Amino acid sequence: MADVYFSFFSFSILVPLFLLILLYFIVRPRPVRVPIKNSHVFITGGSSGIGLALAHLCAREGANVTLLARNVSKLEEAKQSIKLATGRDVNVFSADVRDYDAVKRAIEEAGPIDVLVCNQGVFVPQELEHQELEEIKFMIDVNLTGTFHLIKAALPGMKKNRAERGPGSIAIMSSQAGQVGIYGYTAYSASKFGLKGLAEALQHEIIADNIHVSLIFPPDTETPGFVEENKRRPQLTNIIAASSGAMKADEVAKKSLDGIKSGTFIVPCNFEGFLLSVGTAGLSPQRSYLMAFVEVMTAGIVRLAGLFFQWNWYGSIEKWHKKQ
Ligand SMILES: NC(=O)C1=CN([C@@H]2O[C@H](COP(=O)(O)OP(=O)(O)OC[C@H]3O[C@@H](n4cnc5c(N)ncnc54)[C@H](OP(=O)(O)O)[C@@H]3O)[C@@H](O)[C@H]2O)C=CC1
Ligand SMILES: CCCCCCCCCCCCCCCC(=O)[C@@H](N)CO
Repeated sequence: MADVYFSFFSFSILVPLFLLILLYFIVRPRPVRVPIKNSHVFITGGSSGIGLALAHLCAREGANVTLLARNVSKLEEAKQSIKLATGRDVNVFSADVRDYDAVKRAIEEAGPIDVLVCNQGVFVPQELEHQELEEIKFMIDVNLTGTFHLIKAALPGMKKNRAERGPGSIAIMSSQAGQVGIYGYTAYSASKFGLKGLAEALQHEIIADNIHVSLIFPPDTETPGFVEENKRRPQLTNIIAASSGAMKADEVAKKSLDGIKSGTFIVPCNFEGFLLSVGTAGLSPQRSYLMAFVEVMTAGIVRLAGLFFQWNWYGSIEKWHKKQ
């Protein structure tokens, strides 16, 4: 009888405890705090939606904020609104991230960056069969290639600054559609999945420079861009994306900033996003031994939940086709 008790005790307490201690020692990269106050935060797509909300938060926390987007009047409006809300002056640059020379010029003029937020993004959902190649290329160019342009241009300045200014950050705005492929999002999901490969490899390359990568995965978020998207979103895209609750731009910005400050690599924004992050953790870096513990302990059951979601989604697709 005592044996049974002991094996129950060792299984339910000692094994997890051992695992927790093991994870505490092996998680890499090590935890870090990225300062925001007095740092230079450069946000692309900062004139609208999530980027604008994040710019407000950073300015309120005492950062020197620079915004980059194309439309000059939207940039000016953003500058005014942040000045009004926080009393802080914001620097703005008009450039298209697809134009490397223009990006480089803006970044040089803006001065060395501590926190680079690659948030610009375009999303035009449509079935691949009907979507024009031009639109597909447009999403890849802005979302993926544009992010390469930004990082390539910003990195030399960011590296130089670290010894005096402490840890720096490169944050990249992905999407939950960058964790799971979704009907209507072949090009968009591909552009966002691409960012994950970029982010994982980049973290290896710049950890020694004390620069920390965060990849942010929002669900549907109420923004001007989302209002436009909704005008042409296929019904099935709506149905499947509704598996994750919608958020407000301010809430996503708050989660993003918390993720950046803690140097978190995978940054989910809501509960479904938390499940998705555990379900797709794979070989991504993990700084938190507690999150690593949750990932190891729940891997099987979260996979099962994922299979149930796919069962549900394929059911919706089948039903939709029958109705046509
Ligand atoms: N809203 C949502 O449901 C979700 C959004 N996301 C992601 O969050 C990010 C922000 O989205 P959201 O706030 O909704 O978008 P918005 O459409 O509201 O804002 C997009 C911003 O990006 C700028 N931008 C677009 N294209 C370019 C370009 N070629 N060069 C420079 N700047 C550009 C826009 O300014 P301008 O047009 O003047 O250039 C604007 O400031 C995107 O990466 C998006 O994929 C992720 C998940 C959900
Ligand atoms: C393991 C269990 C996981 C369970 C949760 C699954 C939920 C998946 C929902 C995905 C929603 C994708 C929304 C994309 C929004 C977006 O990027 C556009 N609005 C364009 O910006």
